[in-house]
Amino acid sequence: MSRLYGRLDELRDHTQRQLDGVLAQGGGGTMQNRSERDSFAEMYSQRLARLWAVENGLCFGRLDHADQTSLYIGRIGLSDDERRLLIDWRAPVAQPFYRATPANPMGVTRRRHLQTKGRKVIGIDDDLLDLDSLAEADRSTLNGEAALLASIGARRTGRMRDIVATIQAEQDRIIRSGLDGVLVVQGGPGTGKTVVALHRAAYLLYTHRERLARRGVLILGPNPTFLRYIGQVLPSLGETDVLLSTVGELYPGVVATRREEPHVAAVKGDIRMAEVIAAAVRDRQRVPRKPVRIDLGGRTLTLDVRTLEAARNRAARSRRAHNPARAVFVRHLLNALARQWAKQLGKGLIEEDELADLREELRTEPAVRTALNRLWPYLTPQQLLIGLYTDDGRLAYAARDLKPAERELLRRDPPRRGADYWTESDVPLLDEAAELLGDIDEHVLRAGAWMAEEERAAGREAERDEREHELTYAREVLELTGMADILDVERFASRHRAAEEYLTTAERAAADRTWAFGYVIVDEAQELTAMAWRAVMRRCPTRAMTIVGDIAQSAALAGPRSWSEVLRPYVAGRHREETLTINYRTPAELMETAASVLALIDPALRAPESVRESGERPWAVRVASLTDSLGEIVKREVVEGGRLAVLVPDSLAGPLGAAVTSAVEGAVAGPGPEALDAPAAVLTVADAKGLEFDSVIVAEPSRILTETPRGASDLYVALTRATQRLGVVHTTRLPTALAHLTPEPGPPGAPG
Ligand SMILES: Nc1ncnc2c1ncn2[C@@H]1O[C@H](COP(=O)(O)OP(=O)(O)OP(=O)(O)O)[C@@H](O)[C@H]1O
Repeated sequence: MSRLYGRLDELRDHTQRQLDGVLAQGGGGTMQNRSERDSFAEMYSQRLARLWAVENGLCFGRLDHADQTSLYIGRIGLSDDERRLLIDWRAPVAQPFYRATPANPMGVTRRRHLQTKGRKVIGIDDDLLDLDSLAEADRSTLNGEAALLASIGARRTGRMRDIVATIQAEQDRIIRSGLDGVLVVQGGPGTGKTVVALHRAAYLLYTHRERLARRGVLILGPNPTFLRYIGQVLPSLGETDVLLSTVGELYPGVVATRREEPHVAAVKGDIRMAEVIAAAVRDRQRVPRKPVRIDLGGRTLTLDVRTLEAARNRAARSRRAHNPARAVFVRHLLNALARQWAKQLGKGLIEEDELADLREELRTEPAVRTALNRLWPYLTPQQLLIGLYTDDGRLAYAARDLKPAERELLRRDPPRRGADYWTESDVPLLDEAAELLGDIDEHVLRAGAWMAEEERAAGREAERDEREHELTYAREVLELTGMADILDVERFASRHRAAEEYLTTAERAAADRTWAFGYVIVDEAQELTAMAWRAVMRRCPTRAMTIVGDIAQSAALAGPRSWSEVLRPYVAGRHREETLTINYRTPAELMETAASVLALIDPALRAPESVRESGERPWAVRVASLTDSLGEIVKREVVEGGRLAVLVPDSLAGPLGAAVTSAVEGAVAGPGPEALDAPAAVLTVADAKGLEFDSVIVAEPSRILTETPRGASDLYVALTRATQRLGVVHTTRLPTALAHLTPEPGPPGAPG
């Protein structure tokens, strides 16, 4: 161990010296000198960050082979002048560490798991794989799961940890599956879908670094709290350049913070919205059925219907998006107007350059500009959507294939200054609109005349948020990589924004709506709507993707019934599917309860098998009033230690959040960064998606079950978040699926 850490220290010192050398050269020289220096500085600091990230658990395993050779397995590869000291867990020769079994030992006689604390080995756990060479006494030590059980039984910290030391064979197969094509990983709760997807990203970046470093990797998760929860896994594996995002964050410049009502989200997510958006754009290209007169102060020019239609048809035939096609439309009309004007001036046949002069004169004429803007306006996606939501006429035209009640659900008031307007389900629609509208000329953008003041204010606000976000990110990276003392947060953040070439691939990708990623991973993929899938697929034209999720956990109203149904429009029949079957999170006693709720979703579904028992049965307590009693119950449970979540129906989130936070010190209500660090957090099921806690209390399960059309899925998700203990607190009768729970003596006043 000391040789490995000695080598690590040497490499760090060396890289630090290289970085210092580059930084000492200062900012002078030609553009090219500077740019080269910046790329070296970037490269050395990334390498340094990687070397710091592997400090803990640098080496976690050893393989002893039948030919008496041994290999040490760790987070990175290390060699000195003479030999390989440590093998990166992702290298092909490390594979037997995860896959060898007594039946197929892959040349390995012993697999050793090393538990370390700091730089010391504190425990060893051996798998003997060569049955023939085992003495009878040794055979009883076949406890390959000791390291695994120690890891999954450990208290949770509020952040997901990497599992390099204990990846299981079925997971390893998925992690190392080839890069190309769409891989779907279906698995019940706690089967490691998320953690496997993250290790897959690290594996692919290691194996295909060239290709992926250039185009980047995108990981999509269900909400910002979840992204924070998983945010440390890749850096701890030495990979920092991956973009983690929610669907709501996919559209640069839009902060989608408003919550959406489920029925509205269902309409906005429906595939029919693609046609609604397309029709909304066409609506803005319709020409009037009456001639348009343009008054030029004493002189009147007229655009008749035939000319207008001809201009529109020519623009449509150009096959350009709406904004770029405007140039074609405008040129046609300006020509017509110029000719008409020449005629009025008494000129017969005129030369092209004379016509061009007239055209230019007309172009700057305010009355002409106003008329043209009205006929074919420049539009941002935001303007198009606001125009659609707020105008009954436009809605009736574009959404004529929707039912009147569905149209009504789309109806909104115009944005008010300072109030959040966009929701996560608007983002795929904005993206769809952006595709159809195309870019607006830079000089028009600068003129800014067409842009509403509200929008510019929103833009400035988004910029401020972005800056905040950058600082937090920089702080986290520096703390995590142990570089906080070396680089200043502001400087680190500004280095990333000062110029294009300073940006990492992930940062450049985040700022560019049309970026095509080299690889995309979608987590909790059952939550994506049809419109969201379109936006995601646009970002991955090569379809090199991993999609992980659990159809049974879908909360969406029109959630998918199968992965084939989801993927048919994009890779009809050409995806590969893997299933994870073992639950590493939830003990068997809790899973039994969850399984009866799973049967409500579909009796044919099987819950994954738990890898362990906790010895603690889930309990239930009936109380007269949740707001009066929940605080006390949570307080008692918090004493048990670990992190606790109280999962509540949406409709009770306010009062129960208040009840618990006032009774329990340090408790927080609602999602957000604090929810992961607090001893107790009150969350709705949607906010707890993908997360896990040592202990979970589910409040009023019958309401969770009936409150939404996919209530059974919500309750199933809620019951499968705990790693140790589960309790249910209720005022009304328990749903039949939970009727078997062990009653607990309730607090005073409980009806029993
Ligand atoms: N091989 C492993 N070694 C150690 N821990 C593991 C292993 N596989 C999974 N785990 C742990 O099991 C827990 C569940 O994993 P994860 O969150 O990835 O599951 P999931 O399938 O995404 O669950 P859900 O669908 O409920 O969100 C995590 O704490 C994870 O670290």
